[in-house]
Amino acid sequence: MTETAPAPANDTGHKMSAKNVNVFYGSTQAIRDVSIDIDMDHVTAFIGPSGCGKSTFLRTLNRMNDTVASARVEGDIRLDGEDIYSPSMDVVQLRARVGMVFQKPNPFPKSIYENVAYGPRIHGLAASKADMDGIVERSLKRAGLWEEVKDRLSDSGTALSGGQQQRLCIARAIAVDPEVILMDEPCSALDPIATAKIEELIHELRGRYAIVIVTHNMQQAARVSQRTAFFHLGTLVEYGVTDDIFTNPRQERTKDYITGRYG
Ligand SMILES: Nc1ncnc2c1ncn2[C@@H]1O[C@H](COP(=O)(O)OP(=O)(O)OP(=O)(O)O)[C@@H](O)[C@H]1O
Repeated sequence: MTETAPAPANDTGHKMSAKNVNVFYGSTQAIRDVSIDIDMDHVTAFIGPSGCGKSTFLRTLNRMNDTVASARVEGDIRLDGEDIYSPSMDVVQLRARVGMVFQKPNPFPKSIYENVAYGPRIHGLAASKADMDGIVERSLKRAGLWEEVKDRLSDSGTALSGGQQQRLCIARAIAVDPEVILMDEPCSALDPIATAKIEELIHELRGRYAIVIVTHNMQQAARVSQRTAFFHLGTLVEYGVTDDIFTNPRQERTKDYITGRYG
């Protein structure tokens, strides 16, 4: 099937829609008037030079910036049409629906089992021990980690290798049944083999969730994503089908970046 260009932000039917988003840290503006749509069954990559605002914008999508005292977000961000910055939005629930995987794997200092079971327990997703066992197994399977850990679920999550820890963090995000998974440079602390496994996993997860990945690595963006958004100096310069962005960028700044002229 031929990919079509993303529709404008005011169209309905998108998993997430951000419109005219500005983000400030104190009086410094980090994001300027960004509008973008995020769709199911797609991996969307955010690329751009260091400091351009990729992570800041990513964190607006599940209100992670709420945890930064100086951060202020303006604009409209919707999940299935619902304003995620509305006072009635339950932020704990939002972060389960829009899960996040960080740059540095950050398992809890608990067992592998508990790392995955923690979220479902908080959200009351399992009625019995058997239910919970099922959720843990399914999540670890989806994260491609089950075969490696099924005989040692009570070992500490922090004793796993870096790549396994990152897949454990993905299992933890999956366990609460998210709709969107945000990944902030999930491979930057991993070696090439562990990176390849995560990329393969992203490919497999794509059909189930909307995935947004921040990456410094343009080859990675080209390999894993169907849509690419290029950020520069806090603005969204260009957003489109990944192949188009990499082979036929419309903006000079995008072209300069992908050809390595800066960044
Ligand atoms: N907690 C913070 N307090 C103040 N300023 C911040 C904070 N986090 C980020 N910034 C600033 O906001 C701008 C965007 O940073 P951000 O981390 O979002 O960029 P990025 O594109 O993800 O960069 P990198 O690729 O280096 O991670 C930068 O100027 C940065 O210094």
